[in-house]
Amino acid sequence: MQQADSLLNATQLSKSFGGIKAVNNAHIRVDRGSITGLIGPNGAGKTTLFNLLSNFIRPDSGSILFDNQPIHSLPPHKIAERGFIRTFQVARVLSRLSVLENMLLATPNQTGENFFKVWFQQGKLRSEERANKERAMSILESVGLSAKAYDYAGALSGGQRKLLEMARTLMTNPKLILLDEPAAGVNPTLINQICEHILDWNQQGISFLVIEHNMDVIMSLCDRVWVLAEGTNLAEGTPAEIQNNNEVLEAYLGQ
Ligand SMILES: Nc1ncnc2c1ncn2[C@@H]1O[C@H](COP(=O)(O)OP(=O)(O)OP(=O)(O)O)[C@@H](O)[C@H]1O
Repeated sequence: MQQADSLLNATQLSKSFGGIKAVNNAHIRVDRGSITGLIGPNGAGKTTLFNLLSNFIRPDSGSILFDNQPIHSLPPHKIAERGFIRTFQVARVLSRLSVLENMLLATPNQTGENFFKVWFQQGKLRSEERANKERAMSILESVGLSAKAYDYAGALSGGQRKLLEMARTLMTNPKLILLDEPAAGVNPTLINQICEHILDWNQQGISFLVIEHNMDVIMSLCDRVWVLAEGTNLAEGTPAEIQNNNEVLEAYLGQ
């Protein structure tokens, strides 16, 4: 059988906090073009694994390849420049900025970041700003947030903030987005919309790794599902295989 083309491949990852082995020799793979799920009981190490993959915390050991290149020595913003970006369990939006400003902050390699370029390339700067704003508005339109573009992000509901955080990742031209519990604390109607957006972005070529406790979301979105328990790999398979795996069931019942 032909080997699947892996976009993210992490092996032998470990991280301890004092005496707690939060992630213990774990591995995970995200195939290019897939929506991959990461599940496990509370405290299984899912968020720690996400933090390791995106280099928000350094592993004690292990290796991470993204697009066949090692990334474990790169800071998160350099990883984002390569097309690998994440969201957080509690959406991190800047409440005192407008929804549109939140979107524009994510634009990579802006001429305006460089003092000299601002002085000498004013025309380029203006057309770049115009293009970025158009792009941001078009993404906001596609997720139903354009009417709120000039509202403070802090005025959005919890679910809308999650949607804004996801929409913002698109400004970075991502190849892979890690979503940390996109459905947590979100009303059912918005959960359905978020799932449709994820499927739509996946159709456009973006791969996803999703942590989620809502099994309906995992089962409806994912091609493959990885299960962690007590920091180590417990199972990996299709959603149907995982649903019928007794060890997985026991890990959840035993929590
Ligand atoms: N910064 C930290 N300091 C100490 N212990 C931590 C830290 N972060 C995580 N842990 C511990 O590591 C273990 C794994 O936690 P983690 O948050 O990664 O699990 P999780 O699977 O994401 O859980 P949940 O589904 O409840 O969010 C837990 O025992 C947790 O208490």
